[in-house]
Amino acid sequence: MSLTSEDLVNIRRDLHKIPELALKEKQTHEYLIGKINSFPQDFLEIKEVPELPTAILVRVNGSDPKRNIGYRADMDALPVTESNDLEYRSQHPGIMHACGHDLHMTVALGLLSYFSEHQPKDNLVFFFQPAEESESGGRQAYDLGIFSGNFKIDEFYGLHDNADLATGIIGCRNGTLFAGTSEVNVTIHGMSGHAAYPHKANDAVIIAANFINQVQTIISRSIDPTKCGVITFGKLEAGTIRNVIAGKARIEGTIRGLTQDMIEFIKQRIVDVAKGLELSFNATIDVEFNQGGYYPVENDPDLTKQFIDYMQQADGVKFQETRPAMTGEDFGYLLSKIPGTMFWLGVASPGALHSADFLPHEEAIIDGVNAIKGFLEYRMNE
Ligand SMILES: CC(=O)N[C@@H](CCC[C@H](N)C(=O)O)C(=O)O
Repeated sequence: MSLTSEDLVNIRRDLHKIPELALKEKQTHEYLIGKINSFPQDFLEIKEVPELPTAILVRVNGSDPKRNIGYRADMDALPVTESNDLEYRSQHPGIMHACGHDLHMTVALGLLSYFSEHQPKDNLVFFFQPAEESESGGRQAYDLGIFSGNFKIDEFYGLHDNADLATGIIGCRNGTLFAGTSEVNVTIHGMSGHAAYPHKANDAVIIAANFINQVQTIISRSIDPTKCGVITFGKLEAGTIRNVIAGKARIEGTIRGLTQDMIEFIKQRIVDVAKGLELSFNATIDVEFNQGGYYPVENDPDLTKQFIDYMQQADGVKFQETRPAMTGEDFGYLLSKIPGTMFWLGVASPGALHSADFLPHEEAIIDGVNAIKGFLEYRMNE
């Protein structure tokens, strides 16, 4: 029998207890394989990927296939210490499913369980993807050529949970859904020295402070206010003790734009600011960018129109058109290669995505499974 709503909640809680960082999703992989093996196997074919060992592909053979429809769920968690006092809280210290990938995987298992018992018309390919938060697992998978042969995908769908949407709402838009992002790493080389003799040192903390302030003026002074750009530095490290001037500082951040042009513009301005500060502080500043697969998420016009049309009229589905978001997703890379649609599932969390108190409403899981199942069946009859 297909997984019930209660089964799905239990699965999500099991996965919530074992969060793992990008490319280390070993326990998660084992758990998923165990569940997938417990479904009827008549229509299923599982493919493991030695080069990306935590990834899983599962094909459901269709009865009269016209196409292979892909569905992707990401698997990794974040280095966040959970603050929720839950019976099923994270058992891995300092790591948490703070972006809801536990719920994404559960929805995918719900769909897979259903279609393992109700043979679809088209072939379905489920992709359990490692490393969405960093390391571009989607891009790695595509570039390894894993979507080939029986696992070729003609159109791709995937969801992200949304803390601000009411529970169970499906949100989507045609065009750009998510921003493109690039990681930025900055290393400042000054000169360390005694706290009492600043004139004999070159204080990397002061240079870092200037760098961060000046870079934020790119957003406020260099970008057309009607366009969108974000620069966030989430990590700053410098020094060892209060009375030694730091000779080195390291800043790690992320930049975001709704177009690739905007990302390129912000990158160039960051390099300009670094060059200016090198001159004014007589220091060396190394700047590295890494965009990986985090391209803007561009929904395919035709498929997304069909998706939205379906969700707007389907019984029991609550749909809301959403604005573009500045979150990033390496599903953007996959959609740059294969047409498809990314969409939101509302989970009404009191805490934001990526925060220690992120707490999605689990009723969203069954709502998501039912809405997507309905859409896939409708799409297969097109
Ligand atoms: C949905 C979500 O939160 N995704 C992440 C993707 C991170 C991309 C990359 N590692 C970066 O930090 O730029 C996000 O932070 O938006």
